[in-house]
Amino acid sequence: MMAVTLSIDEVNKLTSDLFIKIFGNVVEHYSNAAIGILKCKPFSCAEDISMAINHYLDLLSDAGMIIFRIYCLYLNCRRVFYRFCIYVLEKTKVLQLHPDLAGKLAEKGELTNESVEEQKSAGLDVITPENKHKLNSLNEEYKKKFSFPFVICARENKIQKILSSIEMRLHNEHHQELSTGIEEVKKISKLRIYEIVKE
Ligand SMILES: NC(=O)N[C@H]1NC(=O)NC1=O
Repeated sequence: MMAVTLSIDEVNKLTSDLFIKIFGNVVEHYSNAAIGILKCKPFSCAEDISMAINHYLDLLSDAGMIIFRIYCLYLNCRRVFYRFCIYVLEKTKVLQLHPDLAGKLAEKGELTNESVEEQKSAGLDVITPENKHKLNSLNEEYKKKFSFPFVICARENKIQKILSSIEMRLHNEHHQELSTGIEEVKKISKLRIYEIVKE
């Protein structure tokens, strides 16, 4: 994302190209969300943009999931179900575009600027080796179970809360985590929008 701050009037005057450049990463690596809310212009405030993003995310497909899930359970084949999620379901894709917290991309310095700041604010840049090892193995366990990474709004949490949340959420069912993960994406996106739009 381009790092700028704008008033809501300035946002409403942006060309579509610039709007997508500036808001293209309010959902991590998913500029389709910014493209999808262009039609909602003019916005009345930052909250209005955030609500449009939330609405866009809510409408993403996970259609057919329940029926397909029952079918896969009937076949006793979880793997088929998860593969289906990977290729067909857009909410799953949104979650998969998020980097692991304190993961390989962070180690290689390949996070987006927004993610760097968010992970820093949770103290993940100064994580102890023990906590890093714990978080990395919980992340792997989580991905193995759900086929998408554990997503949480890092700006609203610190390391101990992140560790206890992942441990707790690992017990959830797939549909619960899909929904919880998307709710966390909405929180992340809202804070990113508020970084751009200043009243
Ligand atoms: N995995 C995950 O939650 N990633 C993120 N969370 C956040 O606040 N920024 C991220 O990149």
